[in-house]
Amino acid sequence: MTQVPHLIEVRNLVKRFPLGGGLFGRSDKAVHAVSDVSFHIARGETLSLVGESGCGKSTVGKCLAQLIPLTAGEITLDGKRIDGLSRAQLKPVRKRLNVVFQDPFSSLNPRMTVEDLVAEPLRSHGMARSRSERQNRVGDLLEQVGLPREAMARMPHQFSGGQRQRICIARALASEPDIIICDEAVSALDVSVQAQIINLLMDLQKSLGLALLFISHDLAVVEHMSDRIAVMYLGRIMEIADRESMFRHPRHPYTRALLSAVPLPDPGAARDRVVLTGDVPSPIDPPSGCYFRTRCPMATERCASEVPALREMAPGHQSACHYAESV
Ligand SMILES: Nc1ncnc2c1ncn2[C@@H]1O[C@H](COP(=O)(O)OP(=O)(O)OP(=O)(O)O)[C@@H](O)[C@H]1O
Repeated sequence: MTQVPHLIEVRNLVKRFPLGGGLFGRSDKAVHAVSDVSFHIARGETLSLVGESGCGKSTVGKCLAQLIPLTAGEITLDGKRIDGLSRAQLKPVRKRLNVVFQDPFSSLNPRMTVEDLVAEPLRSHGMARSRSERQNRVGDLLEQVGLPREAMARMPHQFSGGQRQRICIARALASEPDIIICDEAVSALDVSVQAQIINLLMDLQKSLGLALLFISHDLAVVEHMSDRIAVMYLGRIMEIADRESMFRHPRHPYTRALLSAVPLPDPGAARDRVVLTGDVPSPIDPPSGCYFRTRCPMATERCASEVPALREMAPGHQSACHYAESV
């Protein structure tokens, strides 16, 4: 029996940014932004990608959205390669896969009305051809994200940050995509507004059967909305698991450290605090073996010589630690 491919499959993704300099402006050095990253996203599923700033989350999102070329690896959508396509070949892919970025202030052209902003993808994909059809659809989309239809006549600066992010979401929904990549989409918002936008995304996901790749540096933010979580460190996935398994029984010392910093809902509850010492090493010259070893309380000589593979510790729960059994 042939296996049905997942909506998204990322295999052995590598992204390096070559550095200038050296003789003739060339250099062999590069920023190792993403190293050998593999994961899948099922239809209607939320996968969250978490880790500290600079660990390569956005780069994964940009590679997935085909905004930057891959150095190596492959990405498929419903089993078909989407990396390395021409502009024209990418057009139908862009209809199915959209991105919402962190900053709702710079993502919206300040000189366009909300109607034009939300209708732009409809026009570009030849979806609602007449003006009245487009207006109807824009009105429906605005209502879907919790804004009044009348908002279409206004300009982006007339809205708050949370409302602008709703406009960005309406725009991302316009082409009826299968997946939306939310790159730190709530990070610039106040905590109460963050919760509203997360609830909106969860509602939309349920009602539309959308898949989400939710990128965030904050484990507390992703806890409630994720089906699965992948933890990244210095361009590699350290651990990937379903939400419950990840929070209940983390199998990587880095995840344990991240989780120990997440405030517990019950202030009386105890959790061992794991404080990481030292800085994240430079992605230009990452450590040998396990990238986390220079800050890991469990590191041994083996960790300096052998890159730990992601190993299955429980169904669907993989950890890239030689000592995952003892974490
Ligand atoms: N265009 C670029 N040229 C050179 N280096 C880059 C480029 N884009 C990203 N990087 C580097 O790649 C690494 C990964 O960056 P990335 O933005 O993907 O991390 P991130 O986890 O999303 O962090 P943040 O949340 O701060 O954006 C970082 O070291 C960053 O400086």
